[in-house]
Amino acid sequence: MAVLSVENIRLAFEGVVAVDGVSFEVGEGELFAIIGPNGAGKTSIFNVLSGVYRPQQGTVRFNGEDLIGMRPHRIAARGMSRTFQNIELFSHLTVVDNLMLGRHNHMRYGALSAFLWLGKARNEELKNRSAVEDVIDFLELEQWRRYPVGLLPYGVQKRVELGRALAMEPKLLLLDEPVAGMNVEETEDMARFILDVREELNVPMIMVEHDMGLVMDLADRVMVMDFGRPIRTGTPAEVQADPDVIRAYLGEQHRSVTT
Ligand SMILES: Nc1ncnc2c1ncn2[C@@H]1O[C@H](COP(=O)(O)OP(=O)(O)OP(=O)(O)O)[C@@H](O)[C@H]1O
Repeated sequence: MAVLSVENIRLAFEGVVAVDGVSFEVGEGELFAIIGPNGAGKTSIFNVLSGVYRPQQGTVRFNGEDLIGMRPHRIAARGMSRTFQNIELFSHLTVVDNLMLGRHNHMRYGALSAFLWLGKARNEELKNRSAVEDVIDFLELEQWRRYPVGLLPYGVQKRVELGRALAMEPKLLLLDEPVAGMNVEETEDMARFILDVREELNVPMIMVEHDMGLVMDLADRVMVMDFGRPIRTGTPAEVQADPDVIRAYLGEQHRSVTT
């Protein structure tokens, strides 16, 4: 069974059609990429999946459950985690504290409970700390753990954001432009961590990304969007060879490179 199944989504904002006729599935352990020129509707799809926008039409099923109309925090609690195009971390908090915040879905006991049921709350705290330590090891963040995130190099901040999403123990990860603004070395590091997430944690991912090299290297399948509509879904080799894709997207990129 598909982890995520999206059927015929349509989302419009007062006359502007952001997404139309979008259908796709993401399978166990799959890395599915969504590409397309600026304004093609990629972020809007993420906003539909995570419950920020409610589409006028279509269905989204996540592990068999219908998500349309569900609030974002409930969708997150079901295991859909997300990283953002612009880093959304608490810049004055340390790496460890930002990752602990990623555990909030797994926290059942608040301050009062901690006072009344010290044992249970303490066990839970230890479990959360240990999950955060696993993420720190996995993403090689040890040397940065005590620094406020705002002081860290940009590439490390993006890695911490991935870490926060992983701390939630996701069943599906949405990566919104994970290497945007990164230099070559930072991009290579991030690519390696994304592959590790797939291979070692087996977490399925949907990645929106403009870096074509990264998409074609990493993705199992790619959906190409243009003006809110999917024009081709297939393996990287299939979409790269598709004349409509070359015209609509790669042609567009070529123009922007040459102008
Ligand atoms: N909240 C909104 N209100 C009105 N129009 C919106 C809103 N969000 C998105 N749109 C419009 O929907 C279309 C798709 O936008 P979206 O941000 O999803 O594209 P994108 O492919 O993610 O672009 P980019 O690559 O630049 O991030 C655009 O025309 C955009 O202006």
